[in-house]
Amino acid sequence: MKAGVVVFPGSNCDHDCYYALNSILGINTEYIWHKEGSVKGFDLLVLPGGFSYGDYLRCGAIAKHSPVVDAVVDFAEKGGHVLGICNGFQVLTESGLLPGALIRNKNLKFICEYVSVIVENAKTGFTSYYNDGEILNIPIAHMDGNYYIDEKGLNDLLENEQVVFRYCDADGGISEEDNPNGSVYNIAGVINKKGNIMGMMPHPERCCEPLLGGNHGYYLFESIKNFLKGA
Ligand SMILES: NC(=O)CC[C@H](N)C(=O)O
Repeated sequence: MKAGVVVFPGSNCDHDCYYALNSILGINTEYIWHKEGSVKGFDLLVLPGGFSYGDYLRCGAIAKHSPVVDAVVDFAEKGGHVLGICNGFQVLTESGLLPGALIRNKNLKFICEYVSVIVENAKTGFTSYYNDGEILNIPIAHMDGNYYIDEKGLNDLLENEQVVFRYCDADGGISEEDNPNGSVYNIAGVINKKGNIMGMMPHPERCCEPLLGGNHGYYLFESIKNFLKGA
């Protein structure tokens, strides 16, 4: 199995993702510069967090036009596995690979803190090492993490079990108070219908080992590694 971490000008979690995949999980991993037109040979693509193109226009809106994104779309449409974290999630919604949009946090501020999220769907290839209803302690760091989707879109997500993570309190209770950025339905992460493209605002790569302050993110990468182990 080979993983690729896509690097845009302004990515800043690319090294963290590389470290998590390569050094902690032992997955053969390479960086993929945004000018690459091909992602041949990779089994997993990770679009990391950061500020691609300075977040000008809208987060992810310029990155969407990078040559590599055409290759990512092609890879994903053929069933390849893609994980977008934070700015990566923003790129995936801007590219139309995931439904919804990430808009400005409700308090109009950058939020950098640990939050609790509940696992809504542990049956995906990205989350199988968790249990449904498990509560994760995981960092967020964003300005535009307020997930918006209209009512019909939300119903589709719910019908197809595409909501993967929701913001909650430490006991799994869900209310507006525990919604750090104002996301519809407290959504912190979604997956596409086919189950091969996932986006999430929290940063699993920043909590992959106790030395980093927690390891709840480790199991996400372990899930993917196990899911793609034959690749
Ligand atoms: N950590 C990140 O990826 C930041 C995402 C994005 N640039 C924002 O501030 O919303």
